[in-house]
Parts: sequence; structure tokens; C-alpha cells
Amino acid sequence: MTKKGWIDISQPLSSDIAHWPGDTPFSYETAFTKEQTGSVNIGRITTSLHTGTHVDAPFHFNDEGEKIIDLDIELYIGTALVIDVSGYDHVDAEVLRGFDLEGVERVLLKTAVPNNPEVFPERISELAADMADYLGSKGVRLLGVDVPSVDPLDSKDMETHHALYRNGIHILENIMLDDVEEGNYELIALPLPIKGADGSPVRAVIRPL
Ligand SMILES: N[C@@H](CC(=O)c1ccccc1NC=O)C(=O)O
Repeated sequence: MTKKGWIDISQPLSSDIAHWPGDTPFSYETAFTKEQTGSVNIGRITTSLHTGTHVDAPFHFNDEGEKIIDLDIELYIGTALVIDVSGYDHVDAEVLRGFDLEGVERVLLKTAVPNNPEVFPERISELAADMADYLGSKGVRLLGVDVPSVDPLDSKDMETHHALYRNGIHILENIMLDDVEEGNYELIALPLPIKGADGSPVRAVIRPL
């Protein structure tokens, strides 16, 4: 049965969370203790913006692209359709044509089950660039995936990122959909207003409609 109420689909951030190989790991520390300040504990985090559940700004893969603060917050709040493509190694327009995407503005793709946030995947399903044109033709504006990238992990041309961008589709990565059933939800996954940034961690939550 579908759970009622808000469901957290974010990866918990800790020093154990996986990060892109070579990128900045996540860390939290108490920079100043209550004993030191005499009043409060004060935390500090260090992290890549692409660790854990996050959104990519176009500037991440395009020097001329918008930064995170320039993006419409409406992209990240609203109805979303969860679809399960975990049976496919290669997800393309043909696969997506098997789902009714009429009127759908946000698509959350379940590709990898189980999803372990503490292990960087060795390989992920191929999300073909032609998927972007199909999603664009349906009016989709946001694509969420349960893996660290919409392109192959060794991609340099970032073909699917660019194809999504050309179609006006923004990207949400590393969501957790293991226990989520297919269907229509309301999504909130707001980025932080970090000036100049190419992405941002988000707390992504969904609620069945
Ligand atoms: N393709 C990834 C990110 C990515 O490529 C990346 C992220 C952090 C550090 C290095 C990266 N890529 C290549 O070395 C993405 O979908 O955002």
C-alpha cells in the first residue's frame, strides 16, 4: 500500500555518504563548542555540491548556463510522476513511451534498487539522450534520478545533461526511491540560494496525490 503523508527521498548526509571519486567528501564538525562560545554549539560542513541528493544548475555543465540562484523555484515544487524502469539497463524514448506522460511536469525515475547511499555505484543504467526530446515534447521540466548522474559515470561529453537542458528539463540526482511505488506525487526539493553555485544539496520529499 502507498504510504500516506510526506516521504523523505533524500540521502542522509554524513561522513559515510559516497561522493564522486576525487571530489570533496562530506563532513560535519562542531566548529565551536558550547564550552568555547559559552552559549551554543556551531556546526560547519564541507561538501561537494554534488554529494547526496542535489540538483544540477546548467552552469554545472555549461559555462554560459544559469547558476542555481537564477533558477525558478517552481521547478522544484509541484506534481511529479514516479516511474519504475529498474528492469531496463538502457532507458530511452522507446521505454518511456510505455508510460502515460500526458500533462506530467516532473518525472522521478526509479532505476536502481537497492540504492545504497554509502557506496558510489560501479555502473548505472544508461539514460539515452533521446529520452530528453521525448520528455521535452511532453512538457516535462524536471527529471529526478536515483543515481549520481544522468550520463554514464565516465562520460566527458555529458550528452544527456545537454540534451535535457536543450529541452528545458532540469536535473535532480541521488534521490532514494526504493520504497516508493509508481504513481503521482507532490514533490518539494528546493535548492539553497547559493550565489554563483553550479548545484545545491536539497531535502527532497514527496507525498502521494
Ligand atoms: N555527471 C555528474 C557529475 C560529475 O560528472 C562530477 C561530479 C563531481 C565531481 C566530478 C564529476 N565528474 C567528472 O569528473 C552529474 O550528473 O552531475
